[in-house]
Amino acid sequence: MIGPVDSSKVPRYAGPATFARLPRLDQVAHADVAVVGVPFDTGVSYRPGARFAPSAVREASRLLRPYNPGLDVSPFERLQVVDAGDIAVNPFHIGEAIETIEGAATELQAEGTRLVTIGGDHTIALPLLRAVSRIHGPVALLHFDAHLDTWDTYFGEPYTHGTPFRRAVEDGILDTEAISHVGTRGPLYGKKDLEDDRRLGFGIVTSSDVMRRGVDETVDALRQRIGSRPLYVSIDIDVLDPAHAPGTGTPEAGGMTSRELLEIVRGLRGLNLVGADVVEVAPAYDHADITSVAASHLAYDLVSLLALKEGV
Ligand SMILES: N=C(N)NCCCC(=O)O
Ligand SMILES: [Zn+2]
Ligand SMILES: [Zn+2]
Repeated sequence: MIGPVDSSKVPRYAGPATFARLPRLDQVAHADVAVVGVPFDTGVSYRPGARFAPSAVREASRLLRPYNPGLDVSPFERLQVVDAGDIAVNPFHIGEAIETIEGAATELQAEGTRLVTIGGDHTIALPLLRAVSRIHGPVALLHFDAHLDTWDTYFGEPYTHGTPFRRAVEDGILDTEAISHVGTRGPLYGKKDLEDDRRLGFGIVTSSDVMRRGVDETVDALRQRIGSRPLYVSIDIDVLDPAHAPGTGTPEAGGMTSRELLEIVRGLRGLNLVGADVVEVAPAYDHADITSVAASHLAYDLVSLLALKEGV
């Protein structure tokens, strides 16, 4: 097992920034988990900039340490975790980008490697779900987001960051018995947005629900719905309050704290996690790396969940 560069020997601000200072994919014979970047933001409806997230999150991840007390695991000792670099996607053609992402994610997973993807805007969740469902069939989905992302089209376009989960339901790649949004809030276009969303099969735990019920009750309800199904977790960083994630493209007031979100994610231990993404970090609007740090910790906890599930 090749672990991260030892920060007691090489200062953590020195050398290239792979995720958590892990080896690159080409430096190992087999990877159990790969962190991969998708620098793509052509699908956004408001502020652009998520194309710069993979490198910003990697920089912020230099401070991660090898033992995760929140989950009592040293993920890089249990599994071979690597940085698979970025998927090079066409910024001028959303349709082609979606095909490239699905193809690259399928190839990366061919030998059983699990992916934790750093976006990119939320458009990329669709091809990632397509790739993961080729292996596992329809998957349960936990979607952390201020937004529903089940709208139909923007300016007549079906593939945007506001529409991936409607497309995914239409594709039949989600197990609609177990798909939930967590953390939604903010103004909608109309009440019909919620009716359409319900018809697609989604359950909703709003940001206010999380505040009223607390982390433990929230986690219990989510776990019950998911059971032993293969689970994909998609985290739009704007699920956090703008105070905790200012660096994002479509911020909404009234979100969760990073502490609450990290605790909910840790509450997923033992579930059958098969893949995950952290999307919508837009570093140009960030301050003091608040958002990139939160994203790097979330990715670290997602890798840790995979290590708990699959480690030796
Ligand atoms: N997926 C994110 N972050 N945002 C979707 C917002 C779509 C809209 O502008 O209505
Ligand atoms: Zn969002
Ligand atoms: Zn989103």
